[in-house]
Amino acid sequence: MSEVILSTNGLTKSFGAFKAVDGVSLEIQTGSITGLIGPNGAGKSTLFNLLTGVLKPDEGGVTLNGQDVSGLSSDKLFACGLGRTFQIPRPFARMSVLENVMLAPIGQIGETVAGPFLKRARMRSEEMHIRERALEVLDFVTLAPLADHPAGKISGGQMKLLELARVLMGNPAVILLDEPAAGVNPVLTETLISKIEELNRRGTTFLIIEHDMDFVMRHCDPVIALAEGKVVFQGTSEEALANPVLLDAYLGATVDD
Ligand SMILES: Nc1ncnc2c1ncn2[C@@H]1O[C@H](COP(=O)(O)OP(=O)(O)OP(=O)(O)O)[C@@H](O)[C@H]1O
Repeated sequence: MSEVILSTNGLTKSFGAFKAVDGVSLEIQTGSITGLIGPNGAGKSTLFNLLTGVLKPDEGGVTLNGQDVSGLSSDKLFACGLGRTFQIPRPFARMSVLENVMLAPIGQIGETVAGPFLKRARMRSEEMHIRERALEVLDFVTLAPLADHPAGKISGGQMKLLELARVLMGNPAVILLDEPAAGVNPVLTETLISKIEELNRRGTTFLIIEHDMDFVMRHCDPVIALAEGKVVFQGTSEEALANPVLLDAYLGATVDD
């Protein structure tokens, strides 16, 4: 029987009088690649922001691995095993690709270390460890040859791979990807997909916002659809394609029989 790794309960967020996310209760199964679809403005990014602590819900909560994580900051959630990428990657443009990966917030030297000498020695060894790990993840996402390039000079697709590398520094159990295929050339999209599938085979759970239905149909199961802040569909990708409620949500009243 499958287990739930991430769930929400009546999650609600308004901007002024407008409910962007409206009573969303959903369950993400451990080991799944779940697709989150819905028309523009449906509330997908807002839901991601609620799941990752960027926004605080007006109502409802989030559970990760059976623990109530409602209201935790993004950094704390990252430490609890929840990583996310953004629709528009925003690396530190003048820093190298490697430095950007090394900056992922994976824990600092605590204040518990006694004395400046010990502290310096420990910081040096920690930096070496972080560097080694960063080179490892860059190798995994195929960006090792660009390690010393300024991050602002790489392509949009390479930036998405860089974001994945940053997320992987935290060894997350769940990764939320916001439109991984948008603006990415087909070759890099295939690279990204193969990395997602390899991580998934090793046990990582994915929740993916994607407008590219071909991507969703081929790689996501199950599929959850939002419209006007509410969950309007949950099921397999085949069921999604055949679902009239979903067609209606996307195309409004203009669908002809
Ligand atoms: N900070 C904000 N202040 C006011 N309104 C917001 C804010 N963030 C989002 N919204 C509104 O909430 C609604 C949902 O936006 P959201 O970005 O979550 O949708 P989405 O499904 O991710 O859309 P898209 O597919 O276009 O990215 C939109 O109408 C948007 O204008």
